Amino acid sequence: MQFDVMRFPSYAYDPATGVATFDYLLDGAAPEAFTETVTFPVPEAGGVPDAFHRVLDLLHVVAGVSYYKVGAPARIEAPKAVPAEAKALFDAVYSKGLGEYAYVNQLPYVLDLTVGVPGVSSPAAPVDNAEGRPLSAVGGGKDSIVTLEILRTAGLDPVPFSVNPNPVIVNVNAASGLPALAARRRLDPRLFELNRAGARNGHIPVTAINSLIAIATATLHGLGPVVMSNERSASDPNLIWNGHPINHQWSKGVEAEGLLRAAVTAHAGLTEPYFSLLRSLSELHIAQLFARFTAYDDVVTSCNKAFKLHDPTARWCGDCPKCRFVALAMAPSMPRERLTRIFGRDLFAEPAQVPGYLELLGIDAHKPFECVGEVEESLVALAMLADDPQWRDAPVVAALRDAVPAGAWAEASRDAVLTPGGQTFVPPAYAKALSLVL
Ligand SMILES: CC(=O)N[C@H]1[C@@H](OP(=O)(O)OP(=O)(O)OC[C@H]2O[C@@H](n3ccc(=O)[nH]c3=O)[C@H](O)[C@@H]2O)O[C@H](CO)[C@@H](O)[C@@H]1O[C@H](C)C(=O)N[C@@H](C)C(=O)N[C@@H](CCC(=O)O)C(=O)O
Ligand SMILES: Nc1ncnc2c1ncn2[C@@H]1O[C@H](COP(=O)(O)OP(=O)(O)OP(=O)(O)O)[C@@H](O)[C@H]1O
Repeated sequence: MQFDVMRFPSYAYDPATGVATFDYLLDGAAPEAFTETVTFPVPEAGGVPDAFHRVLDLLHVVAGVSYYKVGAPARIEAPKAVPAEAKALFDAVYSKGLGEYAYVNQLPYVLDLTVGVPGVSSPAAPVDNAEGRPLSAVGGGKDSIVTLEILRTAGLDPVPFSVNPNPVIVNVNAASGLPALAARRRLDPRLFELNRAGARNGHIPVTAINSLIAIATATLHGLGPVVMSNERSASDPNLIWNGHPINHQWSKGVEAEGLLRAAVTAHAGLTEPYFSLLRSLSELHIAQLFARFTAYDDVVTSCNKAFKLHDPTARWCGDCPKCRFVALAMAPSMPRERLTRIFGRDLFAEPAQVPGYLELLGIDAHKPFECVGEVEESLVALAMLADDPQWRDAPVVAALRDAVPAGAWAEASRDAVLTPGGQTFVPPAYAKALSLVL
């Protein structure tokens, strides 16, 4: 399928129902049109702030990546003039955010895409939202549970929020006991028809989309900043291709966080729109914090297969890079029986898991295109298990300990992995809340 240009004909929002519809057009000799629907939770009172519409302006363009990937035209024409910061976000989402897609489909020009805008507008007037209750994005996994509990412990009164909460997320919210908000997102079914017919497909920067839906919801409900749980290692690329870093988790990374914050502040005026509370922490460190909260053991699920739109698993599949990584990250902080209960099986008793763990340890191939931590984190976790009497004789731990080359151990520093660091956008009141648990 060949298209000349991606366009964004219009969008609409109905305040009575909370339904927003976003139109997309892949234009060319045989054009394809799509409509995505997002249903926002309708507040009991109050009007629709101008900032909400402005966040939808950004969401309209960013959510277009799902449809762009069908045809990958060389031109993308955004519908409205926006400040330079918003254009910078659009450019990055369509190039870096689609980096894995470009690599898998061998489309190097996608890495240099820019989004045409009809003009550059002035920044919006400031809207001070910094003191409002935080909207805490909940994905059902360990990270957002840790954030929710840190915010709650510090008395910051978080409102849990999810896009398309599935049974995992519903159960996590129930375990938290906090009343939650939810938005529903419906992709155009035409996309799935085209996929079945063999259209181009691949990964998209879904966190950027969920984040803008969260910010729009916070704005609509008069809440404060959106608090994410994106970790330090999300900024780490999987590989370098044609001189560009390719990162499966690009829109969870710190660069995307900075671009998204700047775009929302410039275009919608929000003074404190969005940040990740856990940005300075490694996955291994977050897993250690998670081990302190036992109330979620029967519901927490980080396996991506549980979040598929079609035929999701109920909880952990027990046989994917993410299950393997999270089990490895949690194991040093908990008794073997507890880990086995969380996963429904003892992964470290299964020799068939060894090849997958070798990938995570950087011994085979590149870091998988999955939400997994750095090789160094896996090595440090393995070293901790190899030192621990309850773990060291587990068949998988023993096999991996023997397989890791001597030089690799030397490069893995426990201190480096477990010491918070790197750039963050966490405001002072929230940094204080985090410091209480570190
Ligand atoms: C659940 C999952 O991992 N899905 C990835 C998988 O897609 P699959 O076909 O197996 O299942 P579905 O997710 O149900 O998708 C069906 C089709 O719909 C397309 N699609 C989905 C959501 C969307 O927003 N836009 C879409 O166009 C999708 O492409 C399918 O054709 O493989 C896909 C190809 O690699 C991935 O793109 C799917 O990833 C989802 C978008 C997803 O939600 N993934 C997150 C669990 C995820 O990967 N998160 C990353 C962060 C990525 C980021 O930068 O934001 C992470 O946690 O590391
Ligand atoms: N459906 C969703 N609705 C709202 N936010 C989400 C959703 N899915 C993921 N997120 C948020 O996006 C970010 C990245 O998701 P990710 O899946 O890495 O986190 P998680 O589910 O908390 O933890 P884990 O890494 O253990 O899976 C997190 O801040 C998470 O809260």
